[in-house]
Amino acid sequence: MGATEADPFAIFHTPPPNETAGERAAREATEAEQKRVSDQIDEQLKAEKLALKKQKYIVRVLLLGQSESGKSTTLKNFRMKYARDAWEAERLSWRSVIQLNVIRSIITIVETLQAEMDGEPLELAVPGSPLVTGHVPLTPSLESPGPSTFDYDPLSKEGASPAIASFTYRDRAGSISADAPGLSRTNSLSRQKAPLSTLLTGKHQLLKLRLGPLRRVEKDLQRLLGASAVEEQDGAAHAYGPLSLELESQALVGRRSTQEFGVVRLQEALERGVAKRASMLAMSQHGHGTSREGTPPPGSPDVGVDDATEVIASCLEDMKTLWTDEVVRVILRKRKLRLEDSAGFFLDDLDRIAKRDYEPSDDDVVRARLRTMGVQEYRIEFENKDTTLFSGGIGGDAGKEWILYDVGGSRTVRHAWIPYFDNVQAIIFLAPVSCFDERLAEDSRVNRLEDSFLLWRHVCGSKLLASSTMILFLNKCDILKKKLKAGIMVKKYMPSYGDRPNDVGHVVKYLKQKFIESLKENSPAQRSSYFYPTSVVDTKATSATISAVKDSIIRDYLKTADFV
Ligand SMILES: Nc1nc2c(ncn2[C@@H]2O[C@H](COP(=O)(O)OP(=O)(O)OP(=O)(O)O)[C@@H](O)[C@H]2O)c(=O)[nH]1
Ligand SMILES: [Mg+2]
Repeated sequence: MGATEADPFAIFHTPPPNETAGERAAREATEAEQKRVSDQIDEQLKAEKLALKKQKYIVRVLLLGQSESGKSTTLKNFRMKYARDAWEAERLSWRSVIQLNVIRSIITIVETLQAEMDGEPLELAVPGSPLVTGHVPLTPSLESPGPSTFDYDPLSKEGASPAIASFTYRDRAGSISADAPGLSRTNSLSRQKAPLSTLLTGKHQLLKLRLGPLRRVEKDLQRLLGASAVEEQDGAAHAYGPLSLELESQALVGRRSTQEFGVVRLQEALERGVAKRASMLAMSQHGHGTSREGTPPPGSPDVGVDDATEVIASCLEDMKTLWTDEVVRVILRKRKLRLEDSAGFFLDDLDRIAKRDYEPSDDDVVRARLRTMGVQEYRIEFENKDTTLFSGGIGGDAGKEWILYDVGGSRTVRHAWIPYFDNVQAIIFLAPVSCFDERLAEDSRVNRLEDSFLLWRHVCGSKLLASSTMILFLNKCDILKKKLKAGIMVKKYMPSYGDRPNDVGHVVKYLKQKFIESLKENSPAQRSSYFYPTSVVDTKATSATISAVKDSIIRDYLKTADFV
């Protein structure tokens, strides 16, 4: 502390009576320097104390759930609503991801046509035994060992693999095929007897040729983002344990191995993408590249059009022709590819996206798909206007600063979750309820809904998370609605559903009840829990949900936090 009039030690600083002007100036300079250093230390201490206090009052929220359950999409909703500046600043950098999504869809179509031309057989799902019910297993060894020998660990690298008995097919997104009940093909093309490959003409060959440059652009964009291609592999079969729900396996749709792109550190990838793109653009403008000048979008940092955007724009008409071609559609249906329901689907928006001045909208960013491979950490600082809970409450700013952790959901990366289980205020668990008739991409023996249940049970039972608030999003209700409307019967896959009405309201209510029962049975202690039916790609509806979720988490936090 510097000397003041009230300072009892001021006597020690009183200048000597016979001080010369020079001595006085030197003394005052020394005192000023001492005061500066002292003030600096005070500031430092204050900042450290504040940081410590803030650290203590940080709310940690973990997003959990299987792959493609909607964790990253939920996080995007949070950031869009509560970290608007960062969201706006980042939006343009999602263009590369969306372009990559578009190209992947086109290449998937081209490869499917090629498979048809080559007469490749349709992919078969792995045969197994029924999941639960009275059906006779194919091999005695696959019979359920019963509740006492439950050994499935959804957090382990391997996990177990309840087997299924069917030789059916499924698209790369795991969506129901067009041949499912209610979706039968009416197109006369699809009923024709001759091999479909005979309908592929010179036009299709030409399209394939003209769209060839997209393969190079895909590689360029992948490099730009530092994204790795992830090919899902079927896991090995293991013993399967008791099941929380009866799930009938017979008509599960099969799953092709998928190729997706993923990144370990998303934010770095996006930043790197923008920086590299700018430097490539600069090079191209100095005559080292193939880019052409274009009209810069308003507010865009680009002054021209980069190579990837240029190639995509020049392929617009061919991409549209391919996507809208009747023969192509029939072949996609035959090969059970419903791109419309798959992650990162943008082919209906080509006119807007394959443009030289394309800038992603909020909705585009929310729908863009890049698989999470590492653990992503995002900070959000809530403001007083975001909730009434902060005003005048104990703890001052407590509860305002959050860290949201987004993890990869596939089985091979779940072991990385555990270190983040410490000191977590809340879990937001994403369970896609539309996937009652789907299997895991990483293990086609496992029903996706089953995997979600087992994972939920495991998370609820974790002692490390015993006091964490549990929030469940029964997600992808929009897709569930579509499937039920198409006539797909839940009871066919889940006999325990019985004769309840086959509509979204009843299905969601039934599943919610199952999740609640599991929470009660497995939680080590009493805890707060909240359940929401969601479609997190619907940003408007999700905005209201996350606002309620935020208030619940803060309220629980303020109730339990130690402010002493
Ligand atoms: N129609 C629909 N699509 C959804 C919904 N939630 C997520 N999606 C889509 O599903 C895909 C996967 O969502 P993500 O949020 O990336 O899934 P994730 O849980 O982060 O997956 P990993 O990173 O692999 O663990 C994306 O293309 C989303 O746009 C939903 O409620 N409805
Ligand atoms: Mg993710």
